[in-house]
Amino acid sequence: MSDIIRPLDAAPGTTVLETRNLGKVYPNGTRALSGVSLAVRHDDFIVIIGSSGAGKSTFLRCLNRLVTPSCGEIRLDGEEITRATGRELRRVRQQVGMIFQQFNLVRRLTVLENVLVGRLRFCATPLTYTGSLLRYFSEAERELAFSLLKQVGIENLAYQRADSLSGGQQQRVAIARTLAQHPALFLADEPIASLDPKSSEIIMGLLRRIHEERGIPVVVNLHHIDFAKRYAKRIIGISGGGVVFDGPPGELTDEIIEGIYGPHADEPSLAACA
Ligand SMILES: Nc1ncnc2c1ncn2[C@@H]1O[C@H](COP(=O)(O)OP(=O)(O)OP(=O)(O)O)[C@@H](O)[C@H]1O
Repeated sequence: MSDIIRPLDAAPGTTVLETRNLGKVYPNGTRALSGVSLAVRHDDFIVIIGSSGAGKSTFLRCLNRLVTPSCGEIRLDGEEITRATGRELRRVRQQVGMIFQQFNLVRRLTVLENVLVGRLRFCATPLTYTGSLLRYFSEAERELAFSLLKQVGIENLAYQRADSLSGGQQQRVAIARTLAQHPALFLADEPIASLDPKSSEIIMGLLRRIHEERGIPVVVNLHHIDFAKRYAKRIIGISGGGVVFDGPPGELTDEIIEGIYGPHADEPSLAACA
């Protein structure tokens, strides 16, 4: 493991992030979340399951404030971040890293430059030059980016353009970029939804390894129950914008799964935040 990135000092059971009565009503009146109270602990590897429209993405996006909740509270390391703005919001986004189904890389940049994008928050020089990004970073930072690429197994692709890579390779770049920002919490929104089975195993294995080796708590949204059962330490079932299951994979019975994915379970309501 790199000397530059160290796991947090927190004890395993410590709460990293907590939501209290979290609710989200979108401007069109769709209530996507209601009354979600959860604690993410330092030793958590959580997989959130639920059918389409259940509120999984909205919940994850509230945690790093890509979505602003309509009501309730979010605390990161004990500090309220529910309505953080400006510098405080940038700090939240640095501490709560996230990868997405569509990878969100800068397509025309190289793999190495994409990883260094994760370091931009730490870069003292304002970006004014449109040439190679490499010149903005110290030797130590470039070495860090290389070591992260090595850890995700694609250091040989460092100088290729991001858009020349397969989906699975692009997701590995996204993971390395997120690690470069030193997150205290790692979120993944449907990270394997666009990938073939083999790449999906690689990505889920990597996330689990990052959790084990770096001590970073991970929260993943997934549609695949089999992956959830195999990789999660804790599964959260969301239905209709609320938590309907929270427990270890061994407690996720067929009956509970049916309740989470039931025929009418996820119909969103049009209502005010209550
Ligand atoms: N920007 C938005 N504006 C209005 N409604 C939205 C918006 N984003 C999501 N919704 C609605 O909020 C509800 C929850 O959506 P969300 O994307 O959080 O669910 P999900 O469980 O992640 O679904 P999926 O697995 O399909 O991504 C859905 O009814 C969705 O249509």
